[in-house]
Formats: sequence, C-alpha cells, structure tokens
Amino acid sequence: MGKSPSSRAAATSAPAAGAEPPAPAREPVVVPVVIDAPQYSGLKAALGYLSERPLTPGTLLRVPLGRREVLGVAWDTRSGEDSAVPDGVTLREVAAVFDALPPLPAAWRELVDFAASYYQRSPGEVALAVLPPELRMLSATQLERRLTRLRAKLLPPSGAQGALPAPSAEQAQVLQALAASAGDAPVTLLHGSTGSGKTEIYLREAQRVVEAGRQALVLVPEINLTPQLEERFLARFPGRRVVSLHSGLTPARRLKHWLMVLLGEADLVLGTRLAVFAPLPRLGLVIVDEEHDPSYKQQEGARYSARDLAVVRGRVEGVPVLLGSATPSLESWHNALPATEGGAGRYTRLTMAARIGGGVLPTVRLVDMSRLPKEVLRDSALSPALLGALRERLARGEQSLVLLNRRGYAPVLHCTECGWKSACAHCSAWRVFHKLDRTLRCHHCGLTERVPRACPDCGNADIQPTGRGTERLEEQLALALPGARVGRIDADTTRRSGALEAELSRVHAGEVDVLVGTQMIAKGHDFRRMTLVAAVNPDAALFSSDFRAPERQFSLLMQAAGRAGRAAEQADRAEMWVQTWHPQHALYAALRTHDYAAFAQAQLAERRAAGLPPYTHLALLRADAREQSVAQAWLRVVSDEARELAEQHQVALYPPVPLSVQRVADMERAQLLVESASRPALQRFLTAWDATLRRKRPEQKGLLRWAVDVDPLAI
Ligand SMILES: Nc1ncnc2c1ncn2[C@@H]1O[C@H](COP(=O)(O)OP(=O)(O)OP(=O)(O)O)[C@@H](O)[C@H]1O
Ligand SMILES: [Zn+2]
Repeated sequence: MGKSPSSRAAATSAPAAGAEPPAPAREPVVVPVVIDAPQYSGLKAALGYLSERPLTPGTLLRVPLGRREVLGVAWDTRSGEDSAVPDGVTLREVAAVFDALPPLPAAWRELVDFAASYYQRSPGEVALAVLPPELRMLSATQLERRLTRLRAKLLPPSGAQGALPAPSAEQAQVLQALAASAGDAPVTLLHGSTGSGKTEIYLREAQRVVEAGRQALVLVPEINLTPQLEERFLARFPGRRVVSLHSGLTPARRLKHWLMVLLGEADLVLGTRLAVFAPLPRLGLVIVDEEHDPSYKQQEGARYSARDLAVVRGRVEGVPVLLGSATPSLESWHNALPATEGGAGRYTRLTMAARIGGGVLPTVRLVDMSRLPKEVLRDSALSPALLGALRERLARGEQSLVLLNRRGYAPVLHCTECGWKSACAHCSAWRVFHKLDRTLRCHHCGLTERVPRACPDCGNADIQPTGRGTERLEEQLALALPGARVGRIDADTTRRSGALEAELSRVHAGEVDVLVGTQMIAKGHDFRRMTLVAAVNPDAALFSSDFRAPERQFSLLMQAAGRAGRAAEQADRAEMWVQTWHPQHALYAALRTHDYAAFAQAQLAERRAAGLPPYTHLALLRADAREQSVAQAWLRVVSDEARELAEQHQVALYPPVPLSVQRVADMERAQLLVESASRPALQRFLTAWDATLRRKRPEQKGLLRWAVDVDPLAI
C-alpha cells in the first residue's frame, strides 16, 4: 500500500475486499448524501454534494444545509445515475468526512432503504433516526478522539461461566431442528409456554453463532423491565463482548456501544426495537424475544415494526431469524401455520409445551363479580374469595402478584354536589388523581396540578375519587392484609433510575409478599416464589372497539398467569384469579385451558370474516390540527383526489374519523383508514399517493402535521 496521503484516504474509504480502490480523483464528484429531512419537507431522495474524491457509500460525513451543518451518510448511486457534476447546477461541498469510521455496511443501507420505502418515509429520516444522537454533535476530530479512547480501553472481557443446565427433552429437539435448518436462513416461530425455557434456547443459539465467529442480535421489548435477562446474557458469554443498545442509555454510552458494534468488536447485541438497525458487520442470527409485544412498533417518526424488519433483515443478510413467544402475534401465528391449516406457511413453527421441571400451568379461577353483594364492592376492588386466597399465600410464605392496568390512585375525581369532573383542559381525557403528592395529572399531555381544596365549579369541599388505580389498590391491600409487605411497581414508582431494579430484587429476595402493578410486571420476569396472580379488573378490553384488544388482553393475562408457579415444586398449587362480570366470555374460556392455539384459531376466523389483518393490509393517514374540522377536511380532500388511484390499485379509502382520544395537548387528531387485500397493491398506492399529500399540504391552512402509519397497531 502506498504512503501518499491521497492513497491512504482512498484506501480507508474503499469498499470491502475484492473491489479495486478508486484512483485518486482530481475532478470533484457528486456524492448522494442522505440527511434528516422529515417527510413533509418534500425532500425524499438523497441530496448531491461535491467531494474531491469518491466516497464509499455508507461513509458518515457532515454537509452544509442552509446555514447549518448536519450529519449525513453517503448513499448508493442508483443505477443510471451519473456522478459527474451536472451542468448549470451549483452544488455545495461536503464539509467533513468521518474517515476514521468504517462505512455503514451495504446490508444496513438496504434495510434502511426498505424501511423508508415500506413505511413511506425518506431514507435520510430513517437512517438519522436510528444513528446515535451523539454523532450529530461531534466533529470528525472529536469522533476520532473518542475512537482512540475506545480502542485503548477495549480490554479483553473476563468472567467465568458456571455450569450449563442440560437441555430438557423439548429444548434438545428445538435446538436440533434449529441447527439442522440454519443453513437455509429460515424464519422460525418458537411457540413455548411461559417457563418452558425459551431464554435457554436463545442463549445456546447465540452461543453457536458467536463461536462460529459471527455476531448475534437479540431484540427484547423493554430492556429496563428485564434487568434479569441482561444479566443472564452477560453471565453466559465470558470472554465475549455483550453490548446493549436502547434509548435508556446515556448519549455517550449509546454512542460507545454503537461504535463497538460498527467496529465489529461486539459479539452479541442485546437491544430494544432501535437495535434492529445495529450495524453489525458479521451478523449471523437475529432473535426477537416476546415477538408479540406492542413496543416493537415505533409510534412516531418512521413508524416501523422492529419485529417485521428483523424478518426483512434476515432475508437481506441471509441469516436465520428466531421469533419467540408464549403468545405469538396473530400475524406471526398465521405466517407459521401450514397452508393445510389455513395459514400462510411462511415460517417454521417449533413448540415447547412443557414447563421446565415438569410443573403445570396455574389453575385459572374466575370470580363472577355480578354475584357479589353491592356492599362488598363499594369499599374494595377485591372479592372476599380472592382475599382469602391471598391470605393463604401469606400464611405459607408464598408471594402473590395483583395486576391492575391503571396507575395512579383514581382515574378521575368528581364533585358530589354539582357533578364536576377532573377533566384535562387540553385533552379529551380525565386527569388522574395521584394521592402521594396530591396531584391531578393528565396521562396524555402531562399537565399536573395540585388537587383543588374544593370543587372549582361550585365550591363544595367534598370531592371524591371514582374508580381505582394501582396506588389505591396498594392501600386497600395493606388494609385488608395486616402485616403483609405490599410492594408496587408501575411507571410512577419506577421513574427514578435504579428504582425498578431495587424493587424487583426485593421481590426476588422474598422481601415482598404481595406485589401490585401494571402490565410492567406481567411479562418476562422469572419469579421463583410466586404462586398466585390476580387480574382485578380486566373486562374493559372485551368490549373495546379496537380489533386487536382481545388479542392483547389474552396475551397479557396468559403472560401474567405465566409468572405463577415457575418453580416446579410449587406449580401444582399455583393459581391465576380473574375477577370478571363476564365469566362466560370466550376469551376467559380459552384462558382457563391455557389454549393459545384455540384462541388464535377463533380470532383468526373472526378476522377473516371481518376482512381484518392478517387477511387484509391496513395503513392510516393521520392528520393533526387545532380544529377537528380542519384535520378532517384535509383528509377528505386528499382522499377525494385519490379516488381514481385507489380504484386502479383496488384499495379502499374510508371516511375520516376522529381518534378515540380526539384531542391531546390542544391538538385535534383525525385519521383515515386505507385497506387492501394485497400488500404490494397497498404499497404501490401509498407511494403514488405521496405526491398528492405533499402538494395538498400547504393548501390546508391550520393543518399542523400529517403522517402515514403502515400496519398500524390500533385503528
Ligand atoms: N434446561 C434447563 N434446566 C434447568 N433449568 C432451566 C433449563 N432451561 C431453563 N431453565 C430455567 O427455567 C426457568 C424458566 O426459563 P425461561 O425464563 O427461559 O422461560 P421462558 O420460556 O422464557 O418463559 P417466559 O415466556 O415466561 O418468559 C428459568 O429459571 C431458567 O433458568
Ligand atoms: Zn392533557
């Protein structure tokens, strides 16, 4: 290799082995660069910048934009495009090139391009949203300094590995099947009961890949919720580098971890949805734990599904993808059902029905609340029978978990005199009463005020809480079970960093008898002393207008039930209690028998009959404005404009409607549903419609923003 500065520069930016290093160029060339430009700004494609030498696609750089200088990524020249400077066009020059970093891999750019086109955004918006924010702040020199420091501190990781548990018979079968098919890079759905030992499968699969010199990517729903899982991974890879990637890291840490990934120094990446874009140069396997979890769907900006992108990534890179859950999403279940059973037959399905150690799943008990005398329910959310069962656990020194998916003390305060209620001034929602700091808080916009001493409308001093949240439930449990150590885990008690870990370790250490909480505690945790789980008020989801509500509720309850009886010796006395006014409901019947397959079959039949996903494909066009009529008017205009286009693509457009929580932070929200039997047809329609959306946007005075949501979670 030559020693002249220009050939050194060319060599650093040269593509991987095999390709000719580009000759030092004298004429400046045009480099396509993607930058963070939101969709509505009208910039969809890459921008051209001048560079004195060709830059490998994937190179990070800084470019001028207006009066600012922004971070960008050199992008691929599309076939037919010329890198010569076009006549009569003035292009600006690249401001700085991050030569010290390897370019982002081609597979990474392909994934970003796919996500941008599928979710109707610009590649730049997707790319910049998934790069560590800290990168934007750094100059090339500062980054180089960070890299030097990072490399100096990269000591070989140490730690000794304990003895591995011998795989159960089912685990052994699954491992064998996975090893046999790995070469075909399949997508596998691992349907394993709660406590069947799915994590052990992930660990061993990851180990196989890492030992072969490749890297494993493991996605989890919310890393902070499961510190236990991170520890298990760390403990299992001594001498290897396990790196976490999620938005809870400090900016400096997130950059450091991301750099380790890009430099190929990380053997295993454990991360949340944004980690699906981790630029691993030697990827060998993608695992998606709890693949049904709604948090895999990004809800703002580029609204991507990390689970779906994981599958795309596997295809792009030719590596296996393993999706795991005790309650798979109906989409994945449908994909894994063989065609002979009415499914799509796209994924391989592997099953682990038994719990580790041979323990059974908890007995499900339904308490018919409609039979209880009114007096009983006036003061307490807890039926006498459930209280009795909790006392039994206390007497035996076992733990219980009480689930209520609503935080705060009471969802609303009301005046007993004039009927005033604690509405939020900025949202179409009630403000929740939090007793601890005596505040009324809006869970949508965050507006927080002291509880008024008297009714703001009539001055009556008697204002009362209606309904109950976890804070009130905790108080009632402490009263009803004297001497019991009651703990609570929800978004309020865990705001302080480290608080969740502390409370969870108290639970694991047996210092809590009854744990109250929201869905945060219902999933993933490997509690060893829990023999009772109770859902206090789960009925609301039965009558929701959202077609996914039953699926979500069933999965939540089944996951919650899975926290009980995880230690085999206690499993036969483990119980899941459900307090309900509708004990006959089919959802509870399926829960009683732990029959996910039957529930899925019934739901899929309903979805097919109603023309809902996975049998049709949906997208939402959302619009926000100060007034509802303005938002809806714009939706109507762009929908009218698209009438012919929709017909041509066999896509149905529904009338605009307000969102179920119509106003949030003084913003009126409306949406329009787009539906098609064919995914490609929907894609083609959305791409063609995009021009209309941009053209019509400035014509609508008062429209604040709009966005397309492909495969929306809720409609
Ligand atoms: N082969 C094995 N031998 C002994 N113990 C095992 C084995 N496999 C897993 N375990 C233990 O069994 C327990 C349950 O396993 P794990 O947490 O992986 O279940 P899971 O399938 O992920 O459940 P969930 O879906 O409820 O999270 C854990 O404590 C784990 O350490
Ligand atoms: Zn509000």
